[in-house]
Amino acid sequence: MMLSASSAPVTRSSLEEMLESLRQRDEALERAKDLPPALPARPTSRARLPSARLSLPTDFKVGANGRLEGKVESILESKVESVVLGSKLLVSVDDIRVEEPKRKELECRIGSFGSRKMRKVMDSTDSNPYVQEMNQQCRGSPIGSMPTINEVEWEDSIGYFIRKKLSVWCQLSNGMWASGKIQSTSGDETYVALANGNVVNVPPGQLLPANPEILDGVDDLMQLSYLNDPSVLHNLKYRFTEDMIYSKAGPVLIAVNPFKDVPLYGNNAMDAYRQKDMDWPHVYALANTAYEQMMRDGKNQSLIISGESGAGKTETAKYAMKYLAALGGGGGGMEVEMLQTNCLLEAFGNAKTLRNKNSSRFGKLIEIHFTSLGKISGAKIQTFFCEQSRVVQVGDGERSYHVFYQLCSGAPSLLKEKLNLKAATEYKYLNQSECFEIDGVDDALKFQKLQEAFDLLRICKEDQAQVFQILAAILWLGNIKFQTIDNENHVEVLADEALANASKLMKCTAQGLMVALSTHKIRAGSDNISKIKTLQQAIDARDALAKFMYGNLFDWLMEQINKLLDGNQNTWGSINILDIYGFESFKKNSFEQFCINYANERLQQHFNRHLLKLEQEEYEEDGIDWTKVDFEDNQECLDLFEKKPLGLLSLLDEESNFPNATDLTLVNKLNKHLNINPFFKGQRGRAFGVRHYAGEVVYDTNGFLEKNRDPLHSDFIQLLSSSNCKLLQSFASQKPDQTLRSLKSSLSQPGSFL
Ligand SMILES: Nc1ncnc2c1ncn2[C@@H]1O[C@H](COP(=O)(O)OP(=O)(O)OP(=O)(O)O)[C@@H](O)[C@H]1O
Repeated sequence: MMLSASSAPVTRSSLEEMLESLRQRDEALERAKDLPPALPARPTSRARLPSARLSLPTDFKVGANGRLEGKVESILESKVESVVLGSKLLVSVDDIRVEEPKRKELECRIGSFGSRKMRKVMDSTDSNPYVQEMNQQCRGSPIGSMPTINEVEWEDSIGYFIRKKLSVWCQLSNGMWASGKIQSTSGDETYVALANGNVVNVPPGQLLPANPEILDGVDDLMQLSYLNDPSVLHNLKYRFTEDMIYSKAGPVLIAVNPFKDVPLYGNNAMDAYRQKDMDWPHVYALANTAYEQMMRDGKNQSLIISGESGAGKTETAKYAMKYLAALGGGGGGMEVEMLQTNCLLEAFGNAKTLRNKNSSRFGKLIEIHFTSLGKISGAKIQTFFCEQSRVVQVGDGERSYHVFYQLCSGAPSLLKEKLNLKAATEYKYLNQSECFEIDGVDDALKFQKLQEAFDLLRICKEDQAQVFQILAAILWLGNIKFQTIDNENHVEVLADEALANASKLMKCTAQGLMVALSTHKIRAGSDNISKIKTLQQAIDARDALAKFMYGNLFDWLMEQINKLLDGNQNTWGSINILDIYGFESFKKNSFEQFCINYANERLQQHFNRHLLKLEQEEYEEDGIDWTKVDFEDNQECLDLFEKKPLGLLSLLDEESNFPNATDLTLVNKLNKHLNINPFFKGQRGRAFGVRHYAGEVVYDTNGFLEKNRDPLHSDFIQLLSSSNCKLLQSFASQKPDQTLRSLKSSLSQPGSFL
């Protein structure tokens, strides 16, 4: 968080630079063609044939029952970068087992059919290499006689499906999709026989073509003839039930979170992908392609991982890192240190939320550097705003950052004594949610691992001691109480154990801390006048100090890690992995969601423009005929955020500069200037809505101005400067740049992102 209302100088990250170069490329293309990019239809040439199927890993067999909620995550890999999108999927898992005949059947099915487009340009099976090859592949297949391409009639319109009584998807009154067969029609009525035997009357507008069964389980969604929502979800579910959690959608990799161990990882699988014995969709395959392209073309690569909270982004990023560490290992042991950073990052940056017991509360970009021989020469980790509000406020059923609980339960008695440490239940910042433990997680053991990681990352004992002191100081700060001294709610600090311990651990005087917490100085002409705070002001100030200390501690740790991983300057190329928070929409959405969703809106635009253009280029290169389909551009929504002077960000900044402005005056201003914008939706009270690409989100402006200004009074800066703790002193002398505000300003700088 920033210290003052003025903009911090924003250093351009490599992510920004990378995305800017993409943007420039996109713009150049746009200028040249001035045409909207088109979604390609299914390919018509052999050039797009799926590669030959290879066998599954020998250890591939799983069995499970039950019903669970899975998450879908997708990764786009391209020459220069990759994108991941996410969505949620309800899947029910019945019998999951991959048997030999089934496997063969799947192998034959994959790639066996092209598209309706294909049918239009092909008259004879004999002259079609695609079909010839598939027929050859499927000869002797256990599924028996598969229809050939000219036995299957393809047609776009649902009318045709109704006439021919084909299989369809129908949307039921509860919104769910069910598959069935057209049974009969009468006037506008269409009767569909569902798989469960029921017959339902569905209006034609709620029917969509279903793919032939033969396409069930294709590993690339682009091989489906009909790419509608239920068909895509059905295919993902079909694969998921076989424990094939990865699928492709052209150059995008989709991962469905299995929420259990699946035998898809480990050294055998790594070797198989490395030696090209396997080409089933997998994050290893994606990482392998990135590595090979970097080595072959000398171009830096990026994997952009995205998905909603709990989708499996961080796990996916870790698998990609592990694979790359295995490929580029042996260059001096840097890969071991790189992997160890995860332990530290998770302790300080992850927390239990209602959706994920190990949720990353920050975004990160990991750059892995390689020598010209393909060995890892170093790495760099950039983090994007750590959710500091969690340090002082935790929702029901959630926890603060793991490290606090690890320290409280795992610190050896000598350290506990030194820090006057009590159990987690004794600290207000931790006990407000009454959630202290996570099933299956041993915090004390994690503390030992944390200490080992500190040692391995060569953070000296003296620095480690300061880190633990600051953590304990934050906990004690939260226990500081105030008592009112007049009927205007003015306060003084209660001189109790909490004040004594906090000041001792912060290495400043108790008196100094008391004064900084209960008073603030105002400039009146050339004089400074000291004013006593009200209860709310004092609580806000105490919490701001705790957040500031934690935010700076997190940034300092990143600095130490980066110093260590810097390695030598012998970097030839790099692979970047972006693990960024996904689109968020809760019951109550605040400034944090506003920034996160804005970042995702930006990523979505990049995805739309870059991916579709890239595919189009590839089709052009292959000489493939395709049908142009307009895609939904989210530029207008981005304009709502970015337009100057009347966009959401400009108006927010303008209002933040008025000392008497309130969240209500902010929302009035937004309503006044943006009400006619179709992407803005005025709401009652202090809320406003935005029509994002992923849906409408209503934001509560409560706290918007305060968070956007993010002030830390000069009294605290003085207090920290006077501290005998070197780390705290250093925090006072620098402004953090990993803040919401810096994220916001870096995204909104012209050309700085995408
Ligand atoms: N490939 C996988 N295999 C097995 N379990 C997985 C896999 N991916 C994710 N999970 C499970 O799902 C949980 C959540 O995954 P993860 O923390 O990666 O989600 P995320 O998308 O990064 O969430 P957040 O945005 O909240 O940080 C993991 O703790 C793990 O239990």
